[in-house]
Amino acid sequence: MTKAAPIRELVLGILIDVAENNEYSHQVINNTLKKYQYLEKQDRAFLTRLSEGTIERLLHLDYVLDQFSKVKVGKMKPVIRNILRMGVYQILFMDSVPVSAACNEAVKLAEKKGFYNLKGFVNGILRNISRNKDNIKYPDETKEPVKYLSVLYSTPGWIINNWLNDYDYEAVKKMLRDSMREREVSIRCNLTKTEPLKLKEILLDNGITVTDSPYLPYAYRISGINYMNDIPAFEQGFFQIQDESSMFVAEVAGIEKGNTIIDVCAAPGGKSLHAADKLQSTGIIMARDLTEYKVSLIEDNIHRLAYSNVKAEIVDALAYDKDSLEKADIVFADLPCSGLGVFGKKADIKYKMTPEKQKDLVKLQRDILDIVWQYVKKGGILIYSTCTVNKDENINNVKWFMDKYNFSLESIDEYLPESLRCNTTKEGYLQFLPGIHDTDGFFLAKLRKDK
Ligand SMILES: C[S@@+](CC[C@H](N)C(=O)[O-])C[C@H]1O[C@@H](n2cnc3c(N)ncnc32)[C@H](O)[C@@H]1O
Repeated sequence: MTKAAPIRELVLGILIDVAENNEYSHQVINNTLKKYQYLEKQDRAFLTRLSEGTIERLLHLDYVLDQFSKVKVGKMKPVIRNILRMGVYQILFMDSVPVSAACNEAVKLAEKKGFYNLKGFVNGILRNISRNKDNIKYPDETKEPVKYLSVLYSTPGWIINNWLNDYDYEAVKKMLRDSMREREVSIRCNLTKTEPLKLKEILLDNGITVTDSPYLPYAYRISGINYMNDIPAFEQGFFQIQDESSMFVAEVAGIEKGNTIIDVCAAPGGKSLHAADKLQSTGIIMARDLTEYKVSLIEDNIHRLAYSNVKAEIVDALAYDKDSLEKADIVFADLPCSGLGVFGKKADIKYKMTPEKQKDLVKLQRDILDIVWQYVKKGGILIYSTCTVNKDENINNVKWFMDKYNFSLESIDEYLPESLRCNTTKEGYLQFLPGIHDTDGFFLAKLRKDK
């Protein structure tokens, strides 16, 4: 298979699954790459870049298309709409693709999909956009700041308004800009199996680009990867993919050898497995999640990383488990959330979330907290965390919790590098903001149960 039409046809399939059928982009892209494992490295890279980029810029692309097409994007046939979206993406954002290739391949694809009569329409719009790409009219930042940010950073206006309630305009702009940058993959060295410098050497020998984490001595950022499972060090369990912000959950918990830890929402296991590493084969971690599938993800990781002290189990965090009453030195409550701190990595999250769903999540988070605080021993620790940035799911939930139960925030400064310490860390919580911190958006709070 060559880079020309067939790869774009695969991308079209991905776009239809994600933009029209509401499937998750990372799953659809991974499944496609798995199915077509024989594709050349550069074809895989092209497929990934074109699909991820088109999804990431969807609102921007639709805004441009609406300016140049009499038929609005919402009224187009799904196949045509998505052929045009990926065509405009190549014209505006992929310098390596000649305009003629972007247009010709789009026309061929429309024909192949049975839209012979729309070849002229597709060709006309794409050629017109390519001729006028320096004259596209964007919203005026001073007069319509939310619309401007929404189009430029392809993010629904309600999310921007929501963030503007919590943060100032420049911070919001930085967060949005950061969501668009190309990202390395953060990894955590499995200290039970190897040492950070050895891991770095192995990865470099494999032709992978490795940089040190600015925050943690056992974390690296890697890039230049084709397919994670092809990396021997990954298969051998020498590292786990995990953002550094999320590594700070196990870091600030103050884990001591022999501890009992209950992770009430654990899949695929990031924080539980990190805690297992810190326990150095002692203690026990009960890594729980809701379904068999989710628990199988934790089990796969336990197996690959070879930790002996993690037990994966199906337990609904909303159902009180009497056997867990005051059993845990530490409870991790890394709860389901809107995920708006990580849409730089999973772009479709921003289109799938709604204000109503977000409100429901705040309720779910409180309902889970209402149950799981009981598992913490007197004097023990509860770490509350989410991968989002809005205050309702984060500090406002912590305040609600402390009003209701006898827990107090406790300083996390001793566990943090100087660059992360601030007023709130002294109090006991930290909001990582993308573009301001060099991480995903993530929130964590350390709460101690009164004796
Ligand atoms: C933010 S993710 C957890 C990520 C995980 N802690 C990690 O570090 O890899 C939230 C998890 O909560 C799980 N979940 C949602 N509702 C739940 C419930 N009622 N009981 C247990 N787990 C639940 C989801 O399946 C999802 O895996």
